[in-house]
Parts: sequence; C-alpha cells; structure tokens
Amino acid sequence: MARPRHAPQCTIVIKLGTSSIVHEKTHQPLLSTLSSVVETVVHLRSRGHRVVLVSSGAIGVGLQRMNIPSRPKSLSGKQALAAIGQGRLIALWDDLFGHLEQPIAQVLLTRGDIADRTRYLNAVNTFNELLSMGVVPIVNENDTVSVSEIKFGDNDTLSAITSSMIHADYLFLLTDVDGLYTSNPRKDPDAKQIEAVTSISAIRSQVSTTTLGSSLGTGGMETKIIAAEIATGAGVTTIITSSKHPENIFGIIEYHNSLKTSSTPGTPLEPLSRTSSPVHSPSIPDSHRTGSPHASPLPRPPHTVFKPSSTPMRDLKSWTSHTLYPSGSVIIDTGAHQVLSRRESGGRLLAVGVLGVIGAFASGQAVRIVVLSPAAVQGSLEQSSLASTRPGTLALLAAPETLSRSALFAALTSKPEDEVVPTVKPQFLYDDANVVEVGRGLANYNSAQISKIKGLNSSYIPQLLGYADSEYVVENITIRVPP
Ligand SMILES: N[C@@H](CCC(=O)OP(=O)(O)O)C(=O)O
Repeated sequence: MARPRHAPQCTIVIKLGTSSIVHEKTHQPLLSTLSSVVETVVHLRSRGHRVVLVSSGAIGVGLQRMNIPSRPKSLSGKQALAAIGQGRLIALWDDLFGHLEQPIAQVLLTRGDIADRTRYLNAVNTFNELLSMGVVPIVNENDTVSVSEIKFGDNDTLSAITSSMIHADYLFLLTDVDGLYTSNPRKDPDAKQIEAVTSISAIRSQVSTTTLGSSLGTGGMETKIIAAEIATGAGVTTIITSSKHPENIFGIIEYHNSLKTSSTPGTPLEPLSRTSSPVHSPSIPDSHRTGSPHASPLPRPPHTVFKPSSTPMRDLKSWTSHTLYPSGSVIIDTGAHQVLSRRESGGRLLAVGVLGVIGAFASGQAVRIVVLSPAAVQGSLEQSSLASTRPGTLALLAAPETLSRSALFAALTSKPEDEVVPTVKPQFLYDDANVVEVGRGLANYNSAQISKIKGLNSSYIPQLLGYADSEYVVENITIRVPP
C-alpha cells in the first residue's frame, strides 16, 4: 500500500512584533495570541520542524511593569525598560511553553555581536545545538547594550538575519495585518492584498508602506519589506501574515509545499496539522499570480509570500552584507561595477577597479562598495587634466572612470603599460554625498593601503606596500544594486 507522502521537515523562523505581544494601550500581554503561538510552535515541532521564535515586546512588558503610558524618547529610557521587561517576557514564554513540556532558550543579539566573525560563528553553532536538542530558541535584540551603531533597530531585520544564519526554509513575519496591501486596508476600502512577490524593487513602487504600524513597535511594512529582501536574498521564503491566527502557518506551509513538490498537480501532501486550520477567505491560487505550473487545490490562508532568490547568497556574503556595520567605503569604477555584478567575478575586487576610498578602515573590516553619483562624475570631469610627472611615470589628474587605461597609455607613451608606474590622483573630493552604495564586502587592506594602490595592476602591490597578502583589495562582495 502506498505510504502517505509527508511534508518535508523545515526550519522555520517566526517573528512576533510588539503589537502582537502586548496591548497597544494597556500593554497587557495578549495571552490568547501568545497561547496560540505556543500551540502552533509545539505542533510544528511535533511534526519534526525546527522552530525559532523572534519575540519583541521587552519594552512593552517593561512599560506595563512600571505603569508608564508610552515608550520613552531617550535611548537609555528604552534600554532600562527593555531590561525590566525582557526577564518577564522570557518568563512568560517559558511558562506557556512549559505547560506543553517544550524547553526554550533565550538568545539576545546585537549587530555588534555578529559583526565579529568568531562571535557570529559561535551564535550559529549555539542555534544549531539548541535546535538539535529540540529546544525553541527565543531571540530578541540585546537592547540594554545596543547603541545606534550596533542596533538592528527593529526585530524584522533581526529575524531576517537569524533566518539567514540558520539557513531557514521559511520566515514568518506575524503582524497586525494579514499581508502586504496596495494601500492601507484600514483606511482604503479598495486596498488589495498582494499575494506573491517575486521582485522586491518592483513591489516598492506599487505599495504604500508608511501608513501601517502601531505606536509601540519600531517596524512597519517598510521594515518588513527590507527584512524580506534580506531573507529572500539568502534563500528563505518569507511570509507576512496575521498574528491573530498563528495556526494558519500550517496551512501556508502545506499550501506552498504542495505547489513546490506535487508531481501530480493538485495532490496534497499529508497535512502538517491534524487539527483543522481556520482559513479566513478562499483566494486565488499563487499559480494564477506567479505563473507557477501547478495549481494547488488546498485552501490558501491569507498571506503575502516573498519568493526566495533562485541564486541565494553564500553564507559569508550574506553575513558581510547584512550583519557588518561598514567602516568606510571603496569607490569603484563602472567597469568594476559591471564585472562584480557577474557571478563569475567571485565577489572579488582588484585595485585596478578602485577610484578611491572614503573614511578609515582596517583590513578585515566591512566596507561599502560605492559608485560615483552622476553629479559627482560630472564634477570630476570638469576638473580633469592630464600631466606627466617624471619620465616613465604618468600621473592621471583625471576622472579615471571615464578613461580606458590601455588607450591612455597607448596615446601618451610608447612604453608597454607594465613598464609605467602610474599614480592616480583624482582631484575631485569624494565623500558620502557624491557616491551611491551598490554593495558591501570585506577589505583585505586598510584604507591608506587601498588609497596607495587604487587604479593599479595588482603586480604593483608588493612594490608599493612592501608585501601582498592578496591580489584582491576587497573580497566577499555582494552587489545589491547592479549597473
Ligand atoms: N527589542 C525591542 C523590540 C524592537 C521593536 O520595536 O520591534 P518591533 O515591535 O518588531 O517593531 C523590544 O523587545 O521591546
């Protein structure tokens, strides 16, 4: 007899915002929502899934404990309330999960914690160990020690980074609306839910993101879209759905698994849940919206799905792009921008493609990869000139991004290029105002060294720096804005 096909076991991150954890006015915990989340998580665990919860709410619980009506404006005020509330918040989760014999763990992170590669790997190892022990890690930002430079800022971003760290299959952003709408559904009766998103840049122009979000949390739809961008870039299917019906997570996973894996279109997998999942409205299958070859006969609980990238970033690249606070910028020319946007570049930048640096950074630190803004290119062009400084040496007092180096050498000297030591001296003053960030990477040399070797063939590195650790000046580059 044919055995029923089981849904694959997944790693699932579920993020609950402040407005889903405490009441907006009274700050009392929303016990029925929290209990439903606990039942859902325990049920997912019983089906073999690995689950991580990202829980906001420390400040909200702190407000209730101290009987303070609204979030303080000062950072230290928020940090103090988070310190008061976090203990009670985790105690509440432990109590609720404890009734169902489910062990939990508290994981508090800041961006600074995982900006260091060793600490990042330690965090990954801890997550993996906890998950293999059958524990549900409950993550929040370590607000007490976070300052603006090292803050994730909102737990949407934190949940996306957590998903990428543990190579999650799904990230569920549970919130007070059941998906992404074309406009604010609370105000606009014509607002339409967007069921599936394949291009985040395209969706940005179609939706209004400013009007949603409660007075308690720091997130809103914009931070959810940013989180979806980070998570889908790391290969994680990202879902926005209502925190009022966490049990719909079963139906949503089942629905998407049936689209993905059904060899016979329309054959449902064995349900993840034996209990029936309330489904609030029948809706048009994703296949209709996204061009998927298979239609699913399964009901589709309301949600918006952001499809994962078909070419997810390698782990280290994802880590570089999103977890590291960049210390400075490396300005690249248009040619390097094009090359780095191709996969075969391996995400490595040669000195020849560098126009300059902004700020001071050490080797090993994260840097922004930036290009000149159109206005800066124009300003640079206006100041261009060419000069010879000593025999056999060319100084380019020019806008190097506008020049072909070999054409330049051919025009100005009969010597082959490798006999000439050029010095690139753009006269234009580059700063953050005249560049545009297109990606991030890890510097192999410090800012002063990259300044010395910018624009040059890598063979000059030992001569100019006295050593050459690598022929590349920046590695592990992720280009997020193609030319
Ligand atoms: N770490 C803070 C939460 C930050 C925040 O407001 O997040 P969110 O409610 O998801 O927008 C806390 O626990 O209160």
